[in-house]
Amino acid sequence: MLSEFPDIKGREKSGKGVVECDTKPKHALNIGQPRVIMEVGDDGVAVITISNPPVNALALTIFDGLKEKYAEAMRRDDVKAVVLTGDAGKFSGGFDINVFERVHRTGDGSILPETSISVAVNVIEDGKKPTVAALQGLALGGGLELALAAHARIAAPNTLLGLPELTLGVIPGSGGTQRLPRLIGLPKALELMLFSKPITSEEGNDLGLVDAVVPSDELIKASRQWALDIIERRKPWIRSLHRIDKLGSVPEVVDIIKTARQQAKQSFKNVPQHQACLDVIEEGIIHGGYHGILKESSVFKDLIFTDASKGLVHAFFSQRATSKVPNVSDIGLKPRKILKVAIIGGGLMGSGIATALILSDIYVILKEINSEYLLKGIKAIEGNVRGLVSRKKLPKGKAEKALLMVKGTLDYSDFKDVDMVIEAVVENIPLKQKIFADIEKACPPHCILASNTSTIDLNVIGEKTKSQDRIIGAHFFSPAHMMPLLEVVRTEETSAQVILDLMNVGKIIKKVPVVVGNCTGFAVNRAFFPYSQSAHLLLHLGVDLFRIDQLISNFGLPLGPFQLQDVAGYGVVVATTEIFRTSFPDRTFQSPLVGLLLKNGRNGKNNGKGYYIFEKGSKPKPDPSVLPIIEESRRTINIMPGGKPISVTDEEIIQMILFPVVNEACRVLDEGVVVRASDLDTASILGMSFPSYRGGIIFWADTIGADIIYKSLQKWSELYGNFFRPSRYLEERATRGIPLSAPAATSPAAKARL
Ligand SMILES: C[C@H](O)CC(=O)SCCNC(=O)CCNC(=O)[C@H](O)C(C)(C)COP(=O)(O)OP(=O)(O)OC[C@H]1O[C@@H](n2cnc3c(N)ncnc32)[C@H](O)[C@@H]1OP(=O)(O)O
Repeated sequence: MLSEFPDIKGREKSGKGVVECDTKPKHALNIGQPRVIMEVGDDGVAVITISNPPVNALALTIFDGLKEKYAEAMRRDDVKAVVLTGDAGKFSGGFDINVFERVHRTGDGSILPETSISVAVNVIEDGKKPTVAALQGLALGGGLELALAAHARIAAPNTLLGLPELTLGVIPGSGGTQRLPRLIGLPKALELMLFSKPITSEEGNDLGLVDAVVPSDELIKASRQWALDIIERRKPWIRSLHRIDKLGSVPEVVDIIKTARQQAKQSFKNVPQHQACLDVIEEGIIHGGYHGILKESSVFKDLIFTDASKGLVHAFFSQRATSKVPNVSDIGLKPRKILKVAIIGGGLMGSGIATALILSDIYVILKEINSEYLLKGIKAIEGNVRGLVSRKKLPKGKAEKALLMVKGTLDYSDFKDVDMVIEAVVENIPLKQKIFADIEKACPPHCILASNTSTIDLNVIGEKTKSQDRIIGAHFFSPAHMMPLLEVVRTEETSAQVILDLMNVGKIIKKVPVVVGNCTGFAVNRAFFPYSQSAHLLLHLGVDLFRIDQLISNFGLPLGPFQLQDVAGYGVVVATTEIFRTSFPDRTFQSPLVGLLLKNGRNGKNNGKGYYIFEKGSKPKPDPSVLPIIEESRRTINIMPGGKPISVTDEEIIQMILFPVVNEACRVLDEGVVVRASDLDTASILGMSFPSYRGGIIFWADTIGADIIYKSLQKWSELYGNFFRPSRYLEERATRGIPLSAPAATSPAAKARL
């Protein structure tokens, strides 16, 4: 029988040189599999390298490999010290998150290794020979925690250092909660952990996390020398867990933690990991680092079973899965270089898209119809860029460089060498058709012809061209330079190369591209169009609007449906309602309310008056003077049963708002608008700010169960009408007991679309 760990003795060279510990069974041995390598030099330093492409994640077998290599290094007389590093320019992206996923799927926590004591403390920190961590590329999560247990850290420039575990619903589990405060002080450590904020090695050096920053090509040499200096007592042999000099007094600590608890309560609702992290840090500072480590370990193992961790880990993998698109990303195509992009229309969307492009070094030609609009567009871009500088999100030098990359124009003469055009004009079909016919003539034959339409059928937009294979939707979300989602909308004719190119541009400009099919509203707006409609329906059934918004905000969406309408502006609300009413007349709820609000001189945030009052410098306040207008609207359509407000619980309100969204999302899945259900999860999180700790709209729905959602919608459709009628997909899944996320036996409509 093959043992999990091949006996390495037979393959080791007895003297110096490379010794590999393959952490795979022999029959599976090949490059690219997790392994730990050890090389012992003439200087007596053993360089132990973690190798697990692409980010050197700490797979279970890596820990075994580390223990084995360390045991050997400690045993060998020719090894005086260790340098711990990672392969291919990266230290480590942390513990292997696939293991979390496996724990969630199986419910078996026993597969989680105990690494905090057995590796970080016993093997590295308390090892009888010193370790220097040589950091480059990135050292995140468990990766950084191994480095914190080392006796010194040397880093290459711009190495990313961080403990992002809280974004996965857990806390650092290999001593990070204890060692980081001891190395850089409590306030800064809290900032890094609670906000999962990475820092660079240069900042780490200033803070005392990193002992020296050296050029990449000198990293190993400098780390070896540092390790020898520790042996020769020219440098201190520091065990971070034993340090207390940066912690401050107990009353100070208690005070800082108390303030952090209050802030975390405000900033991170509905999730347990932030408070748990503070508990663990406090324990270690008050009762000693080793106590802290024991508590950290047990809290970590509890947190992994929380709904928040399940949702966040799902969100992590869902986001990464979006780049895998059958017949696009898996057919050997390479993305072409997109160096220059023309944008037509310098309004809110056009200027936002231009901003995103120039910030990533892509030249932009901005076209407008007259110099006044052009100037306005350029000024909007400048405003976006300078806004980022003033919020300290962009260095001034980079901002000035970016602004040199945009050029304004009033005609198509500058379009002759562009690689892509993104049309971002108003939603007007004849206008868009004319523009597409013009750009087909003005641009080179390889040029991608994209539209930022949020609703119009791309086949209609491209009807007057012969370039259907180059036509694609590039649906950005507002503000386009900030929102992370890019819907890449393909038609049946769009070529795989063009889809791949746009996905690649999306990644370059730091968006998450999600490939979707062509339909009214595409994935996000389509699935979420019932969001505000159900709110209006409830309002007209007698439910208080501010109660609805408050409950939805408590659920975790940043803006309740009414406040969202205020922020979007009523013009947008009227236009989109009309588009959805035309496409889906059987399930669109319409009331006179928005018309009445407009008549009353309200236009939401645009003029400071909507359901809320918007005043500069303060949070929007509910406006009681809107209530008589609501009463008028209620009287007009008169749908309250028996003329009395319905009685609903808080939970029912949330369900009556969100189950119709799930229902429409089911239709999106049924029609094959997205490649996989989890793409809709990613799109809902990034496009609608659906709480990531709930995993996305479909993941959340599956935690409730198709059956419950189906029965509730069925009941409400009998009571309140067709708006709630369950979709075929939902009914089928509920009846057959299949999760909504399970891959569909693709319907003919879906096959045709994707
Ligand atoms: C005990 C400990 O305290 C617990 C922990 O350490 S928990 C883990 C903490 N670490 C993290 O949260 C880091 C998570 N990873 C990231 O943030 C980013 O992947 C990164 C910054 C490392 C790299 O980003 P980027 O270069 O854009 O590559 P990205 O596409 O995200 O990842 C590349 C691949 O590595 C995988 N990957 C990244 N980090 C991973 C990890 N920690 N475990 C397993 N796989 C990981 C991704 O799933 C992806 O796989 P795929 O190609 O099959 O889709």
